[in-house]
Amino acid sequence: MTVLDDLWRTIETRKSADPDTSWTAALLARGPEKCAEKFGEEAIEAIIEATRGDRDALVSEAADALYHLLVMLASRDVTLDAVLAELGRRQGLSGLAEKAARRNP
Ligand SMILES: N=c1c2ncn([C@@H]3O[C@H](COP(=O)(O)OP(=O)(O)OP(=O)(O)O)[C@@H](O)[C@H]3O)c2ncn1[C@@H]1O[C@H](COP(=O)(O)O)[C@@H](O)[C@H]1O
Repeated sequence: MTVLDDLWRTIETRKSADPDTSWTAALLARGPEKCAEKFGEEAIEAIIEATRGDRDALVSEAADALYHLLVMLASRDVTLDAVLAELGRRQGLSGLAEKAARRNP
């Protein structure tokens, strides 16, 4: 089990958790729009650190952004598996494109 899978499972359990005892449950209870807004804020903070070039700050902000991306997906009942399947499909497409390019340079 990867860290991301583990985090996803935790977030899913928070859909039915008490918002008073869980930050994730409290955020989910505020609705998909709030979850999307938080992801936007964290993504921008990661962009700022990437621009500044502070490696440790970027690692921290990237972790915040990934967590809030998963919460946003959960808020709309889109699973991590669905996103990974889409990435896998694109890898397949990219392989096909490379093969086609080799055949028709
Ligand atoms: N990875 C995270 C994680 N990253 C960031 N955060 C929280 O995200 C919040 C973001 O901070 P901000 O300052 O932007 O938010 P805020 O100002 O408090 O809130 P707003 O007023 O802006 O809405 C912080 O309170 C962090 O604790 C996270 N909270 C939880 N997790 C993971 O989720 C799991 C479950 O957490 P709980 O649901 O809290 O049990 C944890 O074990 C962690 O693995």
